[in-house]
Amino acid sequence: MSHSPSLPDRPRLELDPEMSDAERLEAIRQHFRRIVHVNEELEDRLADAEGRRGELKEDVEQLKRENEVLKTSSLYIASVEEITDDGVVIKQHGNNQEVLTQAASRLDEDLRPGDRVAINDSFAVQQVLDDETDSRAQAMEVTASPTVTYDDIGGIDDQIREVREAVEDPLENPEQFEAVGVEPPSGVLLHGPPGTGKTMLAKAVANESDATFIKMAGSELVRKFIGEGARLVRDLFELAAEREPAVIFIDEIDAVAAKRTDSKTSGDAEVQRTMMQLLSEMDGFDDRGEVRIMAATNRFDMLDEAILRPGRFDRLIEVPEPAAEGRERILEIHTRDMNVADDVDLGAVAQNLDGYSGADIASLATEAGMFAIRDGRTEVTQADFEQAREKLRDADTEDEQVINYQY
Ligand SMILES: Nc1ncnc2c1ncn2[C@@H]1O[C@H](COP(=O)(O)OP(=O)(O)OP(=O)(O)O)[C@@H](O)[C@H]1O
Repeated sequence: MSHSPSLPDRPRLELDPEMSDAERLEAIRQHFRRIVHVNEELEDRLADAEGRRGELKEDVEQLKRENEVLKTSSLYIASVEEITDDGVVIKQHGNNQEVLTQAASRLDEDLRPGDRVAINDSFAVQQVLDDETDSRAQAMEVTASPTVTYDDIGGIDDQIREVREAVEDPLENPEQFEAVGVEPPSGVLLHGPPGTGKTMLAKAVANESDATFIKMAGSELVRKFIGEGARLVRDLFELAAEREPAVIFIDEIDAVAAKRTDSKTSGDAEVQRTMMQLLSEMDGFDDRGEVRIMAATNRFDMLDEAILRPGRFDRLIEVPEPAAEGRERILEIHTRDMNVADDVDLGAVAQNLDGYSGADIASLATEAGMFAIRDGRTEVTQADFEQAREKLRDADTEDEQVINYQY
């Protein structure tokens, strides 16, 4: 901050007893002129100072507003230690600071020692959060051994081969990669339209490599509280290290790894922090043993380049919508446990399913079965498949009016 220059000296009137009356008068006149001059100078300064004060006031107002925004959007996490007559004793996560504070009156009844709470900048308790283990368990899906096999996936044989090379081989034969001196890809990113089998592929590779499958949806990582997303990322990698061999699968990775935007809202900053944590976990990944990381997105165009750099998601595999042959294979897979009439030509049905994803074909098969059931039959006919297709097509046209899907 700059200091204002010192004030002009106060003029002094010096009268000598020896002075004549005329001299005294002149001295007083001069003194008067000096005082007027100093007065003018001070008035100028005052005007400047007032102008500056106005500016500073505006700054203060602006900062106050920003502070309010920060206060409302930034909450910190703490645990309730004790409830006393004087207030609530909480311990802040991260720095373990203990504070005696108050809870919003609407929470008085609900608070219990051990609760996880959100506190604001003044440590006042604003909200009681779900149990930590609950929220983590909700965010992550852990399957010790998924049941999906490569045989359950149709129409994407090339992609299966690529995933096996990038994920299964390094998990099963790490020594071979070491002996040859080749680094396996750090992360495998599956990209393509929804419902084409990306999740299935990740599950199947975990199953066939006898690895634990740990799935986290990117949208679950976009948390409201500061540091929570980053913490979940840390937990995710820690859990994988505990359960190795493991396959980490982050679905909808675009939710945390979209290109930076210009907007500076705190939500964006929080997403950035989560992404930074993910990048740093991936960068420190070499020593993590038998853990492979996969991710999937329907919005490849939106991804931040930073996550695609070598050492991160450096193996990209596109999983497209299936072609006619692939569609027939998927239809066979989804009807293999159904009682399909001998004369049904699945190839012909598949020909007519242009633009259908694997998930659409799975629904079509179920829907065809439902037509047979409604009709009181035990065998599914070609006509059932036709009717199912019409029904899905009608539902789809309705959906298209509301969903503006881009890939
Ligand atoms: N290639 C496929 N072969 C067999 N079934 C498939 C295939 N693709 C999708 N399916 C069916 O669709 C369902 C959803 O597929 P999956 O969740 O793997 O798609 P996804 O690509 O991960 O979709 P999203 O991007 O919406 O998460 C599967 O459970 C399966 O029944």
